Amino acid sequence: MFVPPSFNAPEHLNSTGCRIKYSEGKGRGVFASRKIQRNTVVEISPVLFCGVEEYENFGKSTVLDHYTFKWKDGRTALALGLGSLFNHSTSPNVSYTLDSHTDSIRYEAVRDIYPDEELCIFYGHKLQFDPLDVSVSAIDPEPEDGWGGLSAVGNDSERPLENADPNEIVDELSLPFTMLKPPPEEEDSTSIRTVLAWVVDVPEPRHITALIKWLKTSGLEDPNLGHLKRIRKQDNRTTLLLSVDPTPPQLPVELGLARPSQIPVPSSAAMTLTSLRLKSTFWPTFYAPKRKGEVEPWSRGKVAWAREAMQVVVTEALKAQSEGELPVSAFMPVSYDEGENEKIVVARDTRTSASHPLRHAVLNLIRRVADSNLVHSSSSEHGSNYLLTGKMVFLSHEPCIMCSMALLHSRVKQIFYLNPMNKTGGCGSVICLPFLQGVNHRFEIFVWKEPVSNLVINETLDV
Ligand SMILES: C[S@@+](CC[C@H](N)C(=O)[O-])C[C@H]1O[C@@H](n2cnc3c(N)ncnc32)[C@H](O)[C@@H]1O
Repeated sequence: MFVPPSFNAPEHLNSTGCRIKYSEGKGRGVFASRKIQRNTVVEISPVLFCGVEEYENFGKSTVLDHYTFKWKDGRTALALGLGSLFNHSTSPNVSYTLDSHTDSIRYEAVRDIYPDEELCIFYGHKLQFDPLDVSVSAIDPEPEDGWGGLSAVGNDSERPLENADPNEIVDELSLPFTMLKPPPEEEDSTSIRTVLAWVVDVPEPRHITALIKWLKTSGLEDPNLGHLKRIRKQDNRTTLLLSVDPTPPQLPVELGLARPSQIPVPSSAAMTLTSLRLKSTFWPTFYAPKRKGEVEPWSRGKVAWAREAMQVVVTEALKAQSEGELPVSAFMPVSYDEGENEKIVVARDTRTSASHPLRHAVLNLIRRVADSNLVHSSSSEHGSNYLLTGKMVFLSHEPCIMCSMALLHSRVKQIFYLNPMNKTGGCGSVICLPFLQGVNHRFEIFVWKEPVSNLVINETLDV
């Protein structure tokens, strides 16, 4: 991008503390003119739309392609105001949400931002330019108190080669983490793990379709029930699986159905034929003969993404420590496949500054997700605003038993942690909460094994 040497950005009339300035090597950028508190909406940019065909024919090959956002319906959107000037960072301090109700993009600080700091968003993993990024040490001189010395996650020699294919699958042994193996599959009726689910008898077959449609919009759809068939036909009775919520679902009254009842259903798919037979005596269950504990294939690109995520964790922990907190942090990145309107959320342990013993990083992270969902959506109507369903969370330390339980409640998909907590950890060290019998959700646990300096804290502390 060409930037004249005497580049002077105009002052901008933004009341939330943003101004335009030249950002070395990146062109113009958005900078904080004063301290901006986390969760501040720093900008709302109205957008101009371009239709799919129109953009393909006239927009794509122009400079516009460096500025536009893909809208949910496939159109291309150009953000007005400051929206087109946020530069990219892999550890962004601003997240954005596409708002179809107002045809605008809302930008929000994900952490406190300090005067003169650049405000950056995350563009995604497929960039059209060579990104410059602010390195950890450029923002945070490492504290010289004996434990630090960390400047980057990972061993350079193990990083993907410049021109290596990002889709190439990485051998399991070369991954920067190892997966904790869950206990062996249940093979007798006493060891089947179950959860209580709400079900209802549906005598009229035509009501099934209506109910399934209703379930989709009711907020009760739960991806954690994906291992169970929706309908059970037994002795001329058709029964529909509804939810595992603690409260009974309120069914559409016009269908005149009986009240839902609660029964135990298997908490996971069957991995052997014996297990399938046993589990299906509770409720029809899918057969998924994947070996338990098998790591799904990881591409080079995704491994690089995970390393970046761990880098954010380390950055935040270092920063927390330099500001008098414990060096403990949690990070929920945008997933590698970049779903729509995904949020980036980062949190640290604040029990020192808040003088509150429960302000652990994981709890702060979940609370932050919930607060943000409360503001931006109606999902809270069903009490689901705290959910991290399908998400991956990166942590500086193994979570304590309380935080492991919170993660379990949140329905997180996978966690990655750097430092095991041998005396207090709830995800493998003292106990492994998601592997316990009777819990209503399981998540996968990965322990980071690549050499990274320890973020040392008292090992008897819960984190
Ligand atoms: C949406 S524009 C951002 C505003 C832009 N800097 C300007 O002056 O108009 C995106 C372009 O900014 C530049 N850019 C954004 N983030 C960057 C980064 N981290 N490193 C280098 N260039 C960056 C790239 O040229 C990119 O195509």
